[in-house]
Amino acid sequence: MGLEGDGKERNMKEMIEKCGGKERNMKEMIEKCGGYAIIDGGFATELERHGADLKDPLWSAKCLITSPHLVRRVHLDYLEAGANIIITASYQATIQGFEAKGLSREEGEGLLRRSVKLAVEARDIYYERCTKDQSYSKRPILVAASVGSYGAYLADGSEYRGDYGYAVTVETLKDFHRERVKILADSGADLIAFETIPNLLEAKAYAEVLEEECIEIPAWFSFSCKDESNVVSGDSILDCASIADSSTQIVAVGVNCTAPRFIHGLISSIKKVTSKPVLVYPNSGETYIAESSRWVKSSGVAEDDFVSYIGKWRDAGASIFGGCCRTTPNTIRGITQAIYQKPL
Ligand SMILES: C[S+](C)CC[C@H](N)C(=O)O
Ligand SMILES: N[C@@H](CCS)C(=O)O
Ligand SMILES: [Zn+2]
Repeated sequence: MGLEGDGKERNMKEMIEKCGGKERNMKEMIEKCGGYAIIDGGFATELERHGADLKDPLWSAKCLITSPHLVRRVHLDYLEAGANIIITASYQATIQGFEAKGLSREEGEGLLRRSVKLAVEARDIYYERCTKDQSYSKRPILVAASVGSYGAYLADGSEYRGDYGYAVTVETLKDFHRERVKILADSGADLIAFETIPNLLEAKAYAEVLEEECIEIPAWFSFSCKDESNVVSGDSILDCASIADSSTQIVAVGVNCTAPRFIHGLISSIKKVTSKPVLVYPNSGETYIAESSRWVKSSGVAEDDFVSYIGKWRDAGASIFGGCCRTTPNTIRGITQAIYQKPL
């Protein structure tokens, strides 16, 4: 008992030390990039702009099967636009979703690994360009393995509601996510991006999986929000960000796929409960109609307007910026210029 206890304590201590290192590494990476880092933009909607048909329960993950070359190309387009962090096409890639398509478990696992491989290949190609072409300057680039929510797998827009019903518990969600997280953590990615998290329950499930599986790469938590104070389920952003703050494996926390007009207030709230770097990658402000996989104008903002918010978000305390659905490499180019070249 004593020995087992000592061992566990040692493991926990080692993990906390390692995790402390991860937080330092993320902060160092941001420092190396000049105090700010740039994420890519909407990945799936950019695939669509190039003609991909995402009307499918797998959404963008379908392209891992049908058009891996296009996935690699879109990653490269975002690197050309200035991104320091590219997010893999695994948002809606789940073993359960692939099995529902008739693929074997092994094939599903292979596709998860492929999502990371394609992003790593894009980074290699980009670095090759940096070596050959004087007009490029090499900068830090991380590959973030996307984990979309259980609601994303449901393919009915649930990630914008966060209401899974009483039958879905933290254990259900842990069982759902565990294998995918382990595979992605071991695939060559630099970090895991838990994205478009719609409720507190799922944030708790992710934090527990990270700890129980001693996941060795760092992760970020990014929530989808319905206003300036709450994630889409109605849970408070303060509670959600606090879960992220208490996990030593989380190196950044923030908001994505949320209308630009809510971002400023959300940053201020998140800053109240954590000193971890805050990331924001809002969508265009349009509304997604899941039944027809279409986007409709609500209070959508033009790309120029989107980029004009960056200075305010930086002043509010965010340090990692990008775009989500319906933003494009142009948006990211605008953010890159706003951060590094033009006075804000
Ligand atoms: C972030 S939403 C636009 C992703 C797509 C959704 N899960 C669906 O399958 O319709
Ligand atoms: N990284 C995903 C997020 C969807 S909300 C994408 O851009 O497709
Ligand atoms: Zn999105």
